[in-house]
Amino acid sequence: MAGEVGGATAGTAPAAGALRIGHGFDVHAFGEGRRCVIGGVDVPSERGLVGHSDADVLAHALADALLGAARLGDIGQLFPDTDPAFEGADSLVLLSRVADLVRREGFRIVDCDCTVAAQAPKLAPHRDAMRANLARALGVGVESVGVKATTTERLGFVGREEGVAAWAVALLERVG
Ligand SMILES: Nc1ccn([C@@H]2O[C@H](COP(=O)(O)O)[C@@H](O)[C@H]2O)c(=O)n1
Ligand SMILES: C[C@@]1(CO)OP(=O)(O)OP(=O)(O)OC[C@H]1O
Repeated sequence: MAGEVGGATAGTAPAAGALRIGHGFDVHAFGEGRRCVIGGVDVPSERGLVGHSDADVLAHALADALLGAARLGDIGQLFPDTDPAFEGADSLVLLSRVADLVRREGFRIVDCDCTVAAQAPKLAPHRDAMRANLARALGVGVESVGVKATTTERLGFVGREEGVAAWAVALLERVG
C-alpha cells in the first residue's frame, strides 16, 4: 500500500514483527586534560576527547542509531549539552536510558554494528571490552553488538588526529 514504511503507514505505529533500522554518527575532537573514553573503555591516549559528557563518541553514535530506528529524535534532544545534569555524564548510562526508552516504545533490540575511525590510539586491543560494555548498557548479548576500528590512512580530520568519528547501525523489531 502506498505510504507503507516498516509494515505500517508512515507516521503510525508499526505492526508486531515489523523491522526498523537506524543509523547514528558522531564526532568528538581531541583535547588536552581529557580522558579518551570509547565504548566505555578508558583508552590509554596522549590526548582525550572533548565534550559536555565523557565524550564517548561510540556510545553516542549507537544511541543515535537506536533513537533513529525508534523514531525518537536524537541524543542531543534527550540529553541537551546545555544541561548541567549531563556534564561529565557516563555515556553508557545515557545509552542504557536510550535502550529503556526504545523498549518502552515496544521494540526489541535485535542487532547493532559500529565503526570507529581513529588514526590513534590503537583500538583493536579494547574491542571486546567495548562490545561487552555496550551490550551490558543495551541489555543484549555481546553477540548482538559489533565494533570495528579503522584509520583514515592519515586523510582528513581523523587522519590529522584532530578527532575521532563513529558510525553505528541498529536493527529493532516491534514486539508490542
Ligand atoms: N584506531 C585504530 C584503527 C585501526 N585499528 C585496526 O587496524 C586495522 C587496520 O586499519 P586500517 O585503517 O589501516 O585499515 C583495522 O582493521 C583495525 O583492526 C585499530 O586497532 N585502531
Ligand atoms: C552526550 C551529550 C550530553 O549532553 O553531550 P556531548 O558530550 O557534548 O556529546 P555530543 O555527541 O556532542 O552531544 C550529545 C549530548 O547529548
